[in-house]
Amino acid sequence: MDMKELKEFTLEEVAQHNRPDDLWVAIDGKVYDLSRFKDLHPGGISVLTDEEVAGKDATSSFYSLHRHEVLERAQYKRLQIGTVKGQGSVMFDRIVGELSTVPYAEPTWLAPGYYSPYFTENHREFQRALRRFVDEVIYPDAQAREEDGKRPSQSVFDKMAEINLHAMRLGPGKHLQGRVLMGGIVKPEEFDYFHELIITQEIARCGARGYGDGLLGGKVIGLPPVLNFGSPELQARIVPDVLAGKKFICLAISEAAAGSDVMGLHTTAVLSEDGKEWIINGTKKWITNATFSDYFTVGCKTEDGLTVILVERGPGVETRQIKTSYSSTAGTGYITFDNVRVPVGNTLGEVGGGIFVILSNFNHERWVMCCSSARAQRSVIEECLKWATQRTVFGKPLISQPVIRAKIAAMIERVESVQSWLENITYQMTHMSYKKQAQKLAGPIAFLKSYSTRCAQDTARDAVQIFGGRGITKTGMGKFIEHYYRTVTFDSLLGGGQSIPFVCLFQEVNIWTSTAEDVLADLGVRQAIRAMPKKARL
Ligand code: HEM
Repeated sequence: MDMKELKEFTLEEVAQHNRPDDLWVAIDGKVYDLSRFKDLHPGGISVLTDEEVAGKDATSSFYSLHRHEVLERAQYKRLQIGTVKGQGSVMFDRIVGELSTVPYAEPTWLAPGYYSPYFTENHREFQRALRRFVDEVIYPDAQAREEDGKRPSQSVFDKMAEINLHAMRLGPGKHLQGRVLMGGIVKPEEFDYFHELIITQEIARCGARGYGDGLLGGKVIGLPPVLNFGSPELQARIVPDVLAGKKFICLAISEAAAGSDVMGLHTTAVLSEDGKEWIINGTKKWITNATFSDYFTVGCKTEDGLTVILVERGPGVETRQIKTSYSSTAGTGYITFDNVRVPVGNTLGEVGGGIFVILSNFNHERWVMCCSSARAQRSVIEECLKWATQRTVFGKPLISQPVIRAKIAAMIERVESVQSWLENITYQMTHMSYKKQAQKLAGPIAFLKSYSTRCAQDTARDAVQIFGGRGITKTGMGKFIEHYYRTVTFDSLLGGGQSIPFVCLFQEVNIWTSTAEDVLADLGVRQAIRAMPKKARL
């Protein structure tokens, strides 16, 4: 309804309508006629006809039980018949494009009145533009697709391509050359890991883990091997369409039997008699974006060891969805290759040198996961702070309970330490070549990922305790907490372990237990021990 058409009512006038067949309430300065809606109300009739609610200002009771977004839905907006005289509407939740004013809901560098040694004015301008883009384009699609389980909408991929977001998500590098990034806000040669951190963290604010991976997480890990090890012809054929969001690619390494134990893979690639083609047979499991990918970066067992080959969807390639704890939006799939013929020109890197192709991207992948884990933890804190202050129990706000405050304190301590460490590592990355990063940062990134994902799981558990039954309910007040708790372990399991002995570490990760974090932490210690001065003594 147009605000101009809305009548003004005094609270005394609202109070006249306190019967089941003539039922008004005031919520946040707005007057609603619930006479007919009461029969459809998901919370039932009796709560609305209660003498504390019918004909009263029910703002506090409403926000104790509903998210603000309920009032924003078109079907409920129609229930509003007027406004309360002399009262404005003051409640708000997420404001498109704006920073949150809830304490600790933004990292320090974005919080008013605080400073950062790392982020420049260009990073800030980039963040502002990106936040608006995510809020306007990505967030609504994320919420809708989490509901219906379909992959992210093509219109979103197209809009991301317009600002070259697909390319930027791969980090700084040659693939950015000649592209106009974010409408020209950042030049390709100036784009650094802090810009990339901003991208990952802004997208993580959507609070939709399956959608986040569906938003071409497969490309983030599947395309770098093509960019770094593919022939110029292959790159010319594959890369432009993928970075335009028209074609999709995923990384297909793990298998049901061998898991992420890459040296024990069963998928085979055998050369054809004329030596011009690989003939590939085998299966892959838990492959992000597989169900809708056109290209597959596949780890295969060849005569000389492990070889990575780019396979195109075609005869002999079948994918089917795997049901995981998060939504099917991610396109997680099982793949079968049945006598698939691939030109040898699709080989990525050396024949038998697949392990280097696979390992080359691991630090970056893990760092990306730390970025998103840190940001998701922060969103949980915002949810908890809002809930604990708007929820009334035993006549008092929930936040007045010391045990609740203690849990929130622990959450804040964790997220601030993760973000600070992350920014430090990101700064190191901006000053190091890719090779140097592998030497110097494999350990620190492993520690950070291990620490960050452990913090995330503690925060998920605490958040569920704060939300109570709502923390395990898929709709309503606790829906983001329920989703977070259900999907938080993905971060600790994916991007698992790497090192010597590589195989052994992966077997541990692959048993899908919480040891993934210990494995990574152990990798960090091994790296430190390798750097120990031989003659150092107590
Ligand atoms: C414009 C007015 C209202 C609308 C549009 C509305 C709408 C809704 C919706 C959509 C739900 C389901 C929420 C979910 O997804 O879990 C719900 C639940 C509920 N509503 Fe309302 N409601 C309104 C006013 C009220 C008022 C004034 C009260 C009384 C205090 C109330 C009490 C409840 C209760 C007790 C539930 C169940 C909550 C739960 O399962 O945790 N509602 N309402």
